[in-house]
Amino acid sequence: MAPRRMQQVGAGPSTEQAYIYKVVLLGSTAVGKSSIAFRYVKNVFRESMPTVGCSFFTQLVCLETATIKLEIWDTAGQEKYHSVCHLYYRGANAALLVYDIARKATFARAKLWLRELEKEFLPDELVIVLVGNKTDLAAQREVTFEVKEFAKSKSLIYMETSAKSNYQVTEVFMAIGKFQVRSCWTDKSTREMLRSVPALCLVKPSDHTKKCCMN
Ligand SMILES: Nc1nc2c(ncn2[C@@H]2O[C@H](COP(=O)(O)OP(=O)(O)OP(=O)(O)O)[C@@H](O)[C@H]2O)c(=O)[nH]1
Repeated sequence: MAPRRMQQVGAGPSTEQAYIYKVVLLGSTAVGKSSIAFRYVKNVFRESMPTVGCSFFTQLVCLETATIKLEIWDTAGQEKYHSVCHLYYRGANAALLVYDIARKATFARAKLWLRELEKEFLPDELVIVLVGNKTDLAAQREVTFEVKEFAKSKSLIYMETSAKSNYQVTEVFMAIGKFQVRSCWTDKSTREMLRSVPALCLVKPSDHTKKCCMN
């Protein structure tokens, strides 16, 4: 899905390019979707109530050559909201499939979400990041090496995070921005900007990038 283009956002110069990316968070209840969004947008971690329907956040990411506005849609993981979730991921540019590394059943659920997205989106239409949250609970880890193999087989970006200890949360969103920008823009200044983005844990990045560039 191509990002929407804005006239201007923020206080940057009027010549600045600006794009809107819709990012949707999907996954079982209590895996930490809201906590990831809160950590990224407000840099706080607090006990949160289960989401009702969907929560919405925005975040401006100012890069050297462009400003990206991320629209972050945090969906409710409780089963009773499943039937309405498609309303929230419609038109998305990226999806975070979140599971809890200490609860194997949540990884199985993330796989089901992936199947649903595969039915709704063309292969190169959506950037999908598989996110194993709660790495601070390493002693209770139930999801191990199999996830890496799975991500590789599906050419997904795969990262682990802890919203609690603020581990790699920003990096997940940077990965999306980096991937989208790489797919859409090929000018020299953008390539220079991308070199300054920190290295990220991408599974098969070259394959995935190639597929996106064919669009
Ligand atoms: N230890 C630990 N707990 C976390 C982490 N992230 C979230 N939690 C806790 O997990 C519980 C659920 O977090 P939420 O962010 O509400 O989960 P959610 O996926 O948004 O849940 P729904 O809104 O029901 O879909 C809360 O008690 C959080 O404090 C983390 O990285 N580490």
